[in-house]
Amino acid sequence: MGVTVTYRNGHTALRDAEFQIPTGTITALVGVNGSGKSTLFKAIMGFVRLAKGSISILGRPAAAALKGNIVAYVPQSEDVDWSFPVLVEDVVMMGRYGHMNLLRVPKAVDREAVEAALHRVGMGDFRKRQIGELSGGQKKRVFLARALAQDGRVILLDEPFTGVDVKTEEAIITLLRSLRDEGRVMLVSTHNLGSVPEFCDRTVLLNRTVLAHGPTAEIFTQDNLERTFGGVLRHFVLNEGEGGGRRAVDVISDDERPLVLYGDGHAASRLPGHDGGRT
Ligand SMILES: Nc1ncnc2c1ncn2[C@@H]1O[C@H](COP(=O)(O)OP(=O)(O)OP(=O)(O)O)[C@@H](O)[C@H]1O
Repeated sequence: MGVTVTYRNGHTALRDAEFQIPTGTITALVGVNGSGKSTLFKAIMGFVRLAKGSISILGRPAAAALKGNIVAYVPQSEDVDWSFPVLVEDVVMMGRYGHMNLLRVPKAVDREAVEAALHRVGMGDFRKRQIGELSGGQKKRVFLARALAQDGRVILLDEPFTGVDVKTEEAIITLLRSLRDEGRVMLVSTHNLGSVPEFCDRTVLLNRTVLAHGPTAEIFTQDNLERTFGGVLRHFVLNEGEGGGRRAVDVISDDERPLVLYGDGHAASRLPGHDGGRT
C-alpha cells in the first residue's frame, strides 16, 4: 500500500504514493507546484503523519532509519528561518548532532567532519559568517555541507537548484554524482527539467500520487511529462540546423532550463546549438 498524507485542514496532498529507489542512484522528483513533493520529503522525515501506508529506508522502517541518523535532509530555502543568528560552521555542525551524546559537545572527529564538508562545497572561507548574510546559492551549499557532515546514506534535497546560478548548479551536480559513486541514495525535487536526464538515473513523476517511476530514459517521455504537467508546461518546436539538414525538436519547459525532446520522443539535456544547454 502506498503513502497517503492528509493535512489537518483536510487536504490530501498525497494519495497512495508508491515507488522504490535502488541504492547508488540519483532520483528526480518532478511535478507541478503543489503536487506534493515537499510533502513527500516531510513524510519521509517523519514531520507529517501518514494517514495510510508506510515508508521503508534501506530495509528499515523510516522511524528506525531516522533514529539511526542515516537520512540527511536539505530543505527548501523557504522552509528555513534565515533571520536566526547562527554561524555557517554551527549550521554544518548541526549535521553532527545525531552522532553526539545529549550534551552535544563536539569532538575532534565532529570538527573534522564539519571542516571537510565545508571544503567539499567550497565554503571553507565562510565558516564564521552569519548564515543570513549569505547569497541564496551559498546558503544552499551550507545546507549541503550539513548533510555531508551528517554522513547520511540517504540524502533528500528539496529544490537544490532554485535561485542558484549555473556555476553553482553544476558544482552541486558534480557533488551529487560523487556522492552517488560512494553508494549513497539521493532524491532530488527539481523544476529544472533540462538537467534531469543529465544527472538523474531515475525519475518519479508526481501529481498528488505517483504517476510514473523508473529509469529516467524510460520515464522522461513527452507523453508522461504532458500527463504530469498538463497545460502548465510551455511547449514549442524548434528547427535545428541550416538548409536541408533541418530537424524538428520539441522543447518543453517548466522553467528557465528547458527539456529538449527529439522527434522520436526521447529526451536530451542539451539544447542543440547551445553548448551549455541553457537558453
Ligand atoms: N501544512 C499544510 N497544511 C495544509 N496544506 C498544506 C500544508 N503544506 C502543504 N499543503 C498543501 O499540500 C499540497 C502539496 O504541497 P507541497 O508543498 O508538498 O507541494 P510541492 O510539490 O512541494 O510544491 P512546490 O513545487 O510549490 O514546492 C499543496 O496543495 C499545499 O497547499
